[in-house]
Amino acid sequence: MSLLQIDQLCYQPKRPWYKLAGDDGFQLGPVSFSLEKGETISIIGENSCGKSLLAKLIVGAETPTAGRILLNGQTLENNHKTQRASNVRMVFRHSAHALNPSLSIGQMLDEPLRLNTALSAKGRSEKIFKTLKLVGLMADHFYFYKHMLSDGQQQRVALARALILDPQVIVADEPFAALDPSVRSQTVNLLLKLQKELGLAFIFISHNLGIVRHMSDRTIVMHDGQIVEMNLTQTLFLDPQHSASKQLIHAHNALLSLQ
Ligand SMILES: Nc1ncnc2c1ncn2[C@@H]1O[C@H](COP(=O)(O)OP(=O)(O)OP(=O)(O)O)[C@@H](O)[C@H]1O
Repeated sequence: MSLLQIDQLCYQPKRPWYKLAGDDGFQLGPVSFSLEKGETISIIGENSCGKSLLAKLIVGAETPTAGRILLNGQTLENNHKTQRASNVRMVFRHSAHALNPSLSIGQMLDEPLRLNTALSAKGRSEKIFKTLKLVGLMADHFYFYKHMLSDGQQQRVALARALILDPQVIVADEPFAALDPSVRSQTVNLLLKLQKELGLAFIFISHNLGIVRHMSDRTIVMHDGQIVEMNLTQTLFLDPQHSASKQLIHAHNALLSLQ
């Protein structure tokens, strides 16, 4: 049984009143794939092909019009927010920017624990200190505020927020886009280390095909709301089949040859 199974997932945005009849606009799906424990799947594709929308459907931030998502064989219902919030967590493109500047890091990490667990105040503090250590921060950072941290440390806090409920799946939408190259490679290595230690599975969305190739076991190519190719990452990069995959990978190779 797969850890996560995406089964015929579809999303059709509601048509605004001013759109003409017959103009169906963007539609996502049907999309199906499965993710195994400890696996990393990357999703690549041109702008506006539906990658972020698919991520939002998987974490429950949007409701699909059809299809289902199963975690360990159990359907994730949209009305069971707690179950999904704990097991499938998201790191956004600008997660670090979204950290609340008026809360200390400890208060920020306490929030998901208060909302989703029955832990006592002492139990929550212990969990926060453990998670800070896990992402390479110090116990003292509990008392820090966002403005006292570097970009890389802020990204670690965003990661700690995603990890604090012991999820099985992390969905990361361009988590490195806002980071400079040295912080980016530190964060990539941290994610790989955490995956090994915790057996986490990742769904990773990125335009950075170098990182995709480095991090992922399998890669999905999306085009116009559909999955057009899915393969082992190394196979896909060596021998892309669909025209959309060829375009992305040839552009990546051309960029590499210039460096
Ligand atoms: N919540 C939503 N409701 C309706 N339509 C949406 C929603 N989110 C995204 N869309 C539409 O879905 C399409 C795909 O957008 P999405 O953000 O998923 O693309 P993307 O592949 O992540 O692009 P990029 O790489 O540029 O971030 C766009 O036409 C967008 O307007």
